[in-house]
Amino acid sequence: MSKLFRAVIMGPPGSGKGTISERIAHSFGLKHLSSGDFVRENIAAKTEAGVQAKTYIKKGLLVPDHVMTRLLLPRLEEMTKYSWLLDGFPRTLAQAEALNSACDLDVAINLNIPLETLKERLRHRWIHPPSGRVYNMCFNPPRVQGIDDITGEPLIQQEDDRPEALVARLRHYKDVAKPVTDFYKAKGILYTFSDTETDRIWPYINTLLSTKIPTIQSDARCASTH
Ligand SMILES: Nc1ncnc2c1ncn2[C@@H]1O[C@H](COP(=O)(O)OP(=O)(O)OP(=O)(O)O)[C@@H](O)[C@H]1O
Ligand SMILES: Nc1nc2c(ncn2[C@H]2C[C@H](O)[C@@H](COP(=O)(O)OP(=O)(O)O)O2)c(=O)[nH]1
Repeated sequence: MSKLFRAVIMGPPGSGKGTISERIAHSFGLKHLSSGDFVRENIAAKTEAGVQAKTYIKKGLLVPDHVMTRLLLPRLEEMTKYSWLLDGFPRTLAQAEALNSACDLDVAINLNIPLETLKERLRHRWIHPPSGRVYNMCFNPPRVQGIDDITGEPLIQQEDDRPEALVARLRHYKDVAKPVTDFYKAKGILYTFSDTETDRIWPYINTLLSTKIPTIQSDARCASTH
């Protein structure tokens, strides 16, 4: 059996995690797992964790670690047969440590994008909640304004993309992300990409993963023939 590939992608809100994760999932056939989608599913289903999470999101805060890990780790256990890319988790050192106890990661992608770029992007971000599809009215607009391309359903602006919530989110991100990137740096799996444009970052990520993913799979094939 070929060895599975496990990666996380980190970066502040608006840094392009969702956009780049979709490209990675498409190009390399990995499952794209989004912590934000898991949280929204739980809010919509009014689970206990979802109801708790909603009160924090409204204030532009992170959901507490114990609520997030309770939501997420069981979902990862359902994915043991698949290669995946986890987007939006971990965001704190406690989450990184919980994930580390559950599985070994191959790569941690870190997006480093200037603050002004983030603010501008999020002002224009609209999403289709049932699928998690993300649009930007300038960068990748829907074919019809306000309407999802695939289903024809309406798009919405997320509560936590509104300016009041945004500044608090960005401040909080800076404080909590550094220990997480330090954790992955110490493990030798951190790859940081800095630019204002996703299209300029993407070729470097593509090259990185092209070297990592075939290596893992061919190593595993060798191992299984002996
Ligand atoms: N790993 C996490 N730890 C704590 N809270 C989380 C985590 N993942 C998601 N959340 C909560 O769910 C909300 C929505 O998550 P999601 O990742 O979609 O949105 P986001 O914060 O807009 O991220 P981004 O814009 O970086 O994609 C977050 O703002 C946060 O409150
Ligand atoms: N103008 C511009 N907009 C971009 C670029 N890359 C992504 N975007 C858009 C898509 C979204 O509307 C918004 C945030 O991107 P996202 O992929 O949702 O980021 P993230 O919050 O998951 O990290 O910015 C980019 O390179 N340029």
